[in-house]
Amino acid sequence: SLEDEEIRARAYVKLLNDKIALRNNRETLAAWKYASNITEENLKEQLDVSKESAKETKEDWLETIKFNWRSFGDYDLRRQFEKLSILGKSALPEEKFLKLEKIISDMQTIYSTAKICDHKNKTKCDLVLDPEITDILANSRDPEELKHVWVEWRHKNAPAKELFRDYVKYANEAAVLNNFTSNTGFWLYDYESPTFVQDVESIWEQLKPIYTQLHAYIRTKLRQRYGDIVSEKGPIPAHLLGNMWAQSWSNIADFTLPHPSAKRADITSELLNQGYDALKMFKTAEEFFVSLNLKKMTPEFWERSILVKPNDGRELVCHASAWDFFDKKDFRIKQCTSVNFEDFTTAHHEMGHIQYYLQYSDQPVVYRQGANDGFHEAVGDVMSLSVSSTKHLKRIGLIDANTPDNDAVDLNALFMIGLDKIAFLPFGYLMDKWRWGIFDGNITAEDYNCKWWEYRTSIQGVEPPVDRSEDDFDAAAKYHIVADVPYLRYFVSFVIQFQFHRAACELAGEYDPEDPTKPLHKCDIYHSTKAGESIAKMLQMGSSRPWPDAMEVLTGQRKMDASGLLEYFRPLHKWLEAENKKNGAYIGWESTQKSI
Ligand SMILES: C=C(C[SeH])C(=O)N1CCC[C@H]1C(=O)O
Ligand SMILES: [Zn+2]
Repeated sequence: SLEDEEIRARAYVKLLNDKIALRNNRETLAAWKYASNITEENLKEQLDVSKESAKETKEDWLETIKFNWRSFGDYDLRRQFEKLSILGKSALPEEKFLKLEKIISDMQTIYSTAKICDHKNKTKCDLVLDPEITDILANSRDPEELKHVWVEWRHKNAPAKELFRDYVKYANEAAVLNNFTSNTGFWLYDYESPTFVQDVESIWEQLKPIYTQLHAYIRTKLRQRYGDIVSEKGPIPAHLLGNMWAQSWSNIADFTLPHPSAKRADITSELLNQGYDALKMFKTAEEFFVSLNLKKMTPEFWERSILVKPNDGRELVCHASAWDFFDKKDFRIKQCTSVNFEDFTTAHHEMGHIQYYLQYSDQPVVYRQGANDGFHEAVGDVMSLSVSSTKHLKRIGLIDANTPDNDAVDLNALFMIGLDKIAFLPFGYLMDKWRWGIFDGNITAEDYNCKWWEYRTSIQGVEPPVDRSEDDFDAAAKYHIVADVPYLRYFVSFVIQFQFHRAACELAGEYDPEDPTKPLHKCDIYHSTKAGESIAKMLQMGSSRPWPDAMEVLTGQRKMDASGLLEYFRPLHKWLEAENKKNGAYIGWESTQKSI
């Protein structure tokens, strides 16, 4: 009978989850070994382990789908079987599966080992992205040097184009074997909403005004600094924004602040002056989580993480990442940490992933995921929103407690956060809009680069510093494109993290919509065990319920919406509108004059 089958199914799925945990552990150990030491041998070993894992996964899947799980009465049992009935890449025949795995590894290796020559010293050709090239983009104010590293970095990553074409082919084949129309459907599946793309698009429409105001103001400041290489009404040249992908602009805060005279101490120099190293940055981050009565890191975390770029000459993937080894003890971060505020923020971001892993570690493996992928990216950033507040930086001594706290200082601080959070939004949106277009067949390989720049100019309002052609493949300059990592998660995170922050701040008594002395952007939830308790409850659920149920636990809301972000930046939005009006700044941008 169905009852008997459900009883059998419950026992089956318990054993299967434990089996999957062991398999995931083996796979993750092999993946870690390769990502932290890129050698032929480690690649071979990783491919062998994932081949074996795919084989076993498919065998288990054949057993799983024999159950009549769609008719089960028990919601939780049905949900577990639904998730276990999605085979993923393992649906591919072994030889194609291995080809796809190798293509992704090879693209990632090109990116992680790419080196360029120094603009000022043509014989020095060992500059890598992290830290040298990143530091040049952040600190150089020489447009020729910035153009050089921008162009050279893309030149070194263009060879990924042929690999990417095959990646699209095999990824789509795998998706179709999972009964999706294309890889787009497979990537969107866990958002459990047929209108998710429309919801994202309508949120972007609500956020466009504040982005366009910030864009207009920054273009004005860049014209003052760099002159006519920045047009008055066109897109902003992408190499001048302090970041290789123009996705976060906080590195050009020093000459764009609303009140330059009220400039606060540079946090990066404070970190250096106070003798911070990578370990102390992560210990400080951990202390913030523990202050909310969230979990501390495990002994294995401190023993096995890589928090500083190894200097033994090995090649490794430096892009920051957090790892779950599915044994409830072994959790790691791999980050080539520099002592600066950007990496201090990233340390909190990565530790947010570890905190989520810890909180849901008692869930069956099938539920050890974010409620949706945006939740996983939001956890650490919620902490960073408090840590970045002037109040908190004074509490931990990174800003001198005696420095005055006036409106000018306050607006500068809000502006700094806006250069990260507002500037990011169109980039977070267009990254997968471009890939969905490719997976769905609307963008063909002949148009990869011109479509990329069509979206970058029309949606983000940035343009290349030099002409581009289809010999270029500029999307490959970004890690997630070559590493098969979806990106919508970050757009979702940058929206919902303000809903989470607002709820946490209310619980902490730090924000009151009726009390102008407690605006959202001044909130610091440090030591609020009340806020921590609700956050923990949401995180413990993992993906055991649809994400609106998880969001409701912390915020009382069931919908993703822009109200939290707009509330947080309201004072800045008002100031930008007034400032742009005063400057007679052109709002928005005309099409680029560059040939793309
Ligand atoms: C820090 C990580 C690892 Se999950 C990251 O990739 N992030 C964090 C913010 C956006 C995105 C990026 O760097 O592009
Ligand atoms: Zn992340």
